[in-house]
Amino acid sequence: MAKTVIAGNWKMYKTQAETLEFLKPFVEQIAETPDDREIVLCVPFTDLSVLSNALHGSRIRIGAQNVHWEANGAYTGEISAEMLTELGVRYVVVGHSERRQYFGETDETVNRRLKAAQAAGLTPILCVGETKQQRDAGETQTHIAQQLKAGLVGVNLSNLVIAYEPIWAIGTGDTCESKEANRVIGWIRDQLNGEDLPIQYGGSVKPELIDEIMAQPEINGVLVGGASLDPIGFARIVNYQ
Ligand SMILES: O=C(CO)COP(=O)(O)O
Repeated sequence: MAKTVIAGNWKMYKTQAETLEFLKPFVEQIAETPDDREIVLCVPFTDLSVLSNALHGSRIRIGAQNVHWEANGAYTGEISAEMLTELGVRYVVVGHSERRQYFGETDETVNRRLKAAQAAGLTPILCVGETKQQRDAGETQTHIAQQLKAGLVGVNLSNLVIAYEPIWAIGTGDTCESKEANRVIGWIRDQLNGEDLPIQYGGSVKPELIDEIMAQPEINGVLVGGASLDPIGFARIVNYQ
C-alpha cells in the first residue's frame, strides 16, 4: 500500500510571524495522529527556515513550492535543490497548475525540475489535472496522459508523489466528486504500470469532506490549498477518520 501523504500548499500566504502562530495550535492538534500518515507543509521560501528551526525533531515534513534544475547560475528568482535541502526540506511541489498557467511552466521544465529534485534527495509532488474546458470536451485522460508521458521521462517513480488536481476544482469550492477523483486516480496508477506511489487528490479539499475523500481506495492523500492555512481545520484534515 502506498504511503499516505497529507500536504498543505500555502501558496503565497503567511509571513514568518503568521507561520509561527499557525504552528503552536497545529502541533497540539496532531499529537495523536497515527504515525503512518506523512504530514507535509509546503510553504513560501521565506518560511522554510522558520519551520526548519521550529520543527527540529518533529514528524512534520517541510516542503517547498518550486525548485530549479541547475545547481546554481544566473536564474533570477529561482532556487536550487541544495538551497532547499540545506534547510531540511524533504518535499517540493512541481508543476502546479498556477505555475503552468502564470509562469510559463511546461511539461519539459517540469521534467527537469523533477529530475533535479530527485537527484538532490527531495521527493517531488508532481501536479497534474485538466481544465474545465478539457473535462467538458472529454479530454481529461488524454491531457493527463500527456502531462505524465512528457513530465516523467527519466523520473524515478519510487521517490515521487503525484497530485491529481483538476484545475476547475482549485480555489473554487467546486470539489471533484470523491468517486470521480478515485476513478481518475486509479486510471493514473494504471498509466504508471500499477507502481505503488502515493497519488493525492487536490482541489477545494475541506475538513467536512475529508473523511469521504480518504475512504476512497485509490486516494492516498490530499494536497490542500486554502484549508491548510487554518491550523484547526488542517489538523482535522490530517486527523481524518
Ligand atoms: O491548488 C491546490 C493545492 O495545491 C488546491 O487549492 P485549494 O485547496 O485552495 O482549492
